[in-house]
Amino acid sequence: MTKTAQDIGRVITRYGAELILETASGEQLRCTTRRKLEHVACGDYVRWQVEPQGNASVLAILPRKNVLERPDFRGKLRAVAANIDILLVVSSWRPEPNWEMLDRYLVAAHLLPAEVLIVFNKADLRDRYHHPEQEACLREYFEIGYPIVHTQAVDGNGLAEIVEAIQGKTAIFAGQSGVGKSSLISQMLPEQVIRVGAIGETGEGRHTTTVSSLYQLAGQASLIDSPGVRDFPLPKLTINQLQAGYPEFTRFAGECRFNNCTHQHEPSCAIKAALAAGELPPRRYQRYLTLLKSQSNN
Ligand SMILES: Nc1nc2c(ncn2[C@@H]2O[C@H](COP(=O)(O)OP(=O)(O)OP(=O)(O)O)[C@@H](O)[C@H]2O)c(=O)[nH]1
Ligand SMILES: [Zn+2]
Repeated sequence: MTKTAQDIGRVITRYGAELILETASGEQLRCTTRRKLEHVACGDYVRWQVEPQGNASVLAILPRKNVLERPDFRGKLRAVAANIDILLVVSSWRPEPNWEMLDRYLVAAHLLPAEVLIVFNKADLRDRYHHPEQEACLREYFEIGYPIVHTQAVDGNGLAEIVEAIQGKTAIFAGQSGVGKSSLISQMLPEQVIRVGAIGETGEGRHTTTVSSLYQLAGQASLIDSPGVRDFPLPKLTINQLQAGYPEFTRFAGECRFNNCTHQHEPSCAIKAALAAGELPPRRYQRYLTLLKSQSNN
């Protein structure tokens, strides 16, 4: 390649102003960004070139299919990853499932838009820690039609189902800290995790993911490990955006008296009627109300 030739690469990870790219030929390359590209994210496709000084630099971000964002500690939206086909929302039996957070991830997935797979990890702890209320919450997602897999990262149980679901796609693992996202990825890609760990230079242990990183699964899929979170707040959404995250409502679309019905206390609400008739999952609806209220407060 000549010094000015430009090429396309994909961002594997980012440390401040420095990026690791995967080039079109599959090599990993350390790259700098120009200041105006500060929003470049893991999963972005970029145009890059070798500068006359010999260093590689990113020139432009190619148009994105979508970008998953979340607010930082100041409330400013930050890109977690870009160009996502499927969101793997990971929960576990310990730490306890956070159903409200799972619902918020599902709303985010519908907005991206991206497919969803609900992953319940630490299946080995289910008998010890589950209780009927939690099983009922989980069953509601199944009844709505969300795909769910139960995994055990320690012995690889259930991983084949994830691999099948993500064939040919870019998948992102998201969820609470400590549910086992990195462990699942290590099981799927033992060699690569060790190699990327060596590139990290952050001095952090492998089990505290601080930046999003992309891994290739034998050329069949791309996996993104994103930092675990204590919470996943949603930005301010319109009522339509919020309700789009509740596919169980769509069968009643247009049946409420008011077409902007929030399904709270409006008269002749088809959702409330369906709930009273036992045709909708009540726990999801209660959490929908909580989310709606939190939206009006922010
Ligand atoms: N019992 C059991 N423990 C598991 C399983 N998978 C992961 N763990 C343990 O759970 C802990 C957290 O795992 P991680 O893979 O670091 O979790 P993470 O979701 O990547 O956490 P962050 O990097 O903070 O987001 C570790 O001690 C793992 O050994 C599992 O299937 N069963
Ligand atoms: Zn309604």
